[in-house]
Amino acid sequence: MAARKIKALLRCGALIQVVSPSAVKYINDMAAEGRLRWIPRKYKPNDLEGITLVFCTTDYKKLNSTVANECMKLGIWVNVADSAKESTFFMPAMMYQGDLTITVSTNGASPGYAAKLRKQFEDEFGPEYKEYLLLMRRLRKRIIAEMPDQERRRAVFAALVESDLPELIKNGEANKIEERIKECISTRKFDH
Ligand SMILES: C[C@@]1(CC(=O)O)C2=NC(=C\c3[nH]c(c(CCC(=O)O)c3CC(=O)O)Cc3[nH]c(c(CC(=O)O)c3CCC(=O)O)/C=C3\N/C(=C\2)[C@@H](CCC(=O)O)[C@]3(C)CC(=O)O)/[C@H]1CCC(=O)O
Ligand SMILES: NC(=O)c1ccc[n+]([C@@H]2O[C@H](COP(=O)([O-])OP(=O)(O)OC[C@H]3O[C@@H](n4cnc5c(N)ncnc54)[C@H](O)[C@@H]3O)[C@@H](O)[C@H]2O)c1
Repeated sequence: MAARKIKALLRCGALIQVVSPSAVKYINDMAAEGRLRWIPRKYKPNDLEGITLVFCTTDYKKLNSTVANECMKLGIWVNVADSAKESTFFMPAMMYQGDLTITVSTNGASPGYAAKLRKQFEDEFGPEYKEYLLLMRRLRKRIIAEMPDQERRRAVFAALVESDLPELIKNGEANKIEERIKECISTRKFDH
C-alpha cells in the first residue's frame, strides 16, 4: 500500500520519509538508493514535526486513526488508507504517457472502478500520444512565435487537436503527418 503511494510521490519530486519497523523490497531499495529516508521503527507523535503531507498506511486501524486526528489538529493534510472518512484528501488512479497525465477518481465510491478505468485509458492512450504531444509542443512554440494574430492561432490549434495526427503517428504514416500539419496551419476557420 505504502509502496504504491510512494511511487506516485517520487514522480512528483516529493521528499519522502517512511516510518515503519518493516519495509517491502521496493521501499528498502528506494532507501538504499537515497530516494527516500526510511526510519525503521514504530511511529512517534513528534514524527509529524515539519511534515506537509501524511499517508497513514499501516495495517493497524487504531494507529491510522490516531495519526489522522493529530494531523487534523496540526492542520496537516492526511490520507488514511483504510478510512476515506478520516482522509482530508484522496489519491486518484493515474496514468502517464509522456506529457499526458490522466487521473480518475470516484471520490471514494469505488477505488477498484477507478483502477479499471485507468487501465482502459492506458489501453486507449498508447505511445503515439507521447509523440503527438512532443510534436504539439514544438508546433505550438513555433506557431506562437510566428503567427501574430491570436484568432488565427486559435483556429490552427483547434484544427491540430481535432486532427487525426495521433492515428497517423500510430500507423507510421510519416508523409501524411507533414501534409496534415500543413492543412491545419493553413486553416482559417474559427468557431466561437
Ligand atoms: C485510485 C487508488 C490510488 C492509490 O491508492 O494510489 C486508490 N485506491 C486504489 C485501489 C484500491 N483500493 C482498494 C481496492 C480494493 C477494491 C475496492 O475497495 O474498491 C483497490 C483496487 C485495487 O487494488 O486494484 C481498497 C480501499 N481503498 C480505500 C479503502 C478505505 C475506504 O474506502 O475507506 C479501501 C479498503 C476497503 C476495504 O476495507 O475493503 C480508500 C481509498 N482508495 C483511494 C485510491 C481513495 C479513493 C479513490 C477513488 O475512489 O477514486 C481512497 C478513499 C483514499 C486513498 O487511498 O487515497 C488505487 C488504484 C490505483 C490504480 O490501480 O490505478
Ligand atoms: N487506500 C487503498 O487504496 C487501499 C488498498 C488496499 C488496502 N488498503 C488498506 O491499507 C492498509 C495497509 O495495507 P497493506 O497491505 O499495505 O499492509 P501491510 O501489512 O503490507 O503494511 C503495513 C505496514 O505498517 C507498518 N506498521 C504497523 N504498525 C506500525 C506502527 N506502529 N508504526 C509504523 N508502522 C507500522 C508495518 O510494519 C507494515 O510495514 C490496510 O488497512 C488495508 O485495509 C488500502
